[in-house]
Amino acid sequence: MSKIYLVGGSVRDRLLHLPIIDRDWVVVGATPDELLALGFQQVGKDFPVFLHPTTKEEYALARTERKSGQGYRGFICDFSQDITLEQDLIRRDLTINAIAMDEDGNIVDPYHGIEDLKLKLLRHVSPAFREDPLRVLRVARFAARYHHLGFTIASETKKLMKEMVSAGEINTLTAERVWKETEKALASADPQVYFQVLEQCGALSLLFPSLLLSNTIIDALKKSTLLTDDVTIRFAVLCGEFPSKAELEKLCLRIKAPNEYSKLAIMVQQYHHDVEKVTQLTAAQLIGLFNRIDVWRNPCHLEQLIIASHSYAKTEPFLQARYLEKAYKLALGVNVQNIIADGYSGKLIHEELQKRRIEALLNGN
Ligand SMILES: Nc1ccn([C@@H]2O[C@H](COP(=O)(O)OP(=O)(O)OP(=O)(O)O)[C@@H](O)[C@H]2O)c(=O)n1
Repeated sequence: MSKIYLVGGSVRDRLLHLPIIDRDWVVVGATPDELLALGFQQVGKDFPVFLHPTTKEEYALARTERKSGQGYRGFICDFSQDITLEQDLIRRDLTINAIAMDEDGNIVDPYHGIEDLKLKLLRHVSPAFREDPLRVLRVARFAARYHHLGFTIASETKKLMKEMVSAGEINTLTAERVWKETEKALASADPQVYFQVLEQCGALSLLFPSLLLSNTIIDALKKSTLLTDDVTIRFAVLCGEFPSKAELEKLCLRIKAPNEYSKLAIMVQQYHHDVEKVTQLTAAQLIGLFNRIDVWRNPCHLEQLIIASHSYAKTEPFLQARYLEKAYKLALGVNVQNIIADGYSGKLIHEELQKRRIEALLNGN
């Protein structure tokens, strides 16, 4: 007789009274053939994971896992019918992620996840935590996600994370998996906590070489979350104090940051200091800045640069924003058609456009 349980994030978030995004189920005492006969669709290649015929939610057969070699690959997976719920739960990462709920709402919590929810502790379930180095990043991400609720990492888990990093286990993660966790962490309410946790366990310099987590960056990253939900801007804020464009480009390549992230990060690293002292720029320098951020073709660049620069500001209001927006509007008011109508052609159009934009700023003040 098989039995079905809700597990993982959906049980955890329900107990935390948080919204539930997706539900994962574990099936105990069934075989793949039984699920296929019920119309489930098998999706897992390595693990027996199935999609429910109507809800399309994920159902996994209870399983045990044993690491058989280095790196992420090389797991020996046992999903025979006699694997118990407790065996399935013990291989999971955190006690708060190892709580199950049956279809009648009864909780099964052999590893005391509910107690840790009350203590607000991120604690690993068992030494099996070590078998997946991605879990170091997951813990950092959960620490960021639940920071506002007061969650911290259990000291024994911190110790284990440090040991995993020292043993070089972090180096086996692919850039894609690291980026996925990082992107999720950037979307949380406290992304700075993710990077601080990685720093504390020694993983930051391995995963993000030459990223310096100064107090300025930590404060700015937190502030960016109050100003925008756009994770590309938050990432740019994180990278804003890189010593050189070349080093930042190197990091972006290495972590395989998608183009829209690296482009914006480089723009912010290059120009946020100009935005901070924008009132000291001449009209020609201001138009130069607009040209370099390609604002004429991408008006959103200005807004993104302003939000990122605002994140570093120590005082409010951020007057530079109004100043720049006004300058942009004035410069935008210059009409190319008028220049052509005045008889300019070829390269001269561009020169005259520059000149008139500068004049517009000078006259607009
Ligand atoms: N490296 C991993 C990934 C997942 N899990 C287990 O699988 C469950 C589901 O994983 P996932 O959907 O990735 O995360 P959630 O915990 O559901 O969190 P989120 O809300 O971010 O989806 C986790 O709760 C955890 O029990 C794990 O032990 N180790």
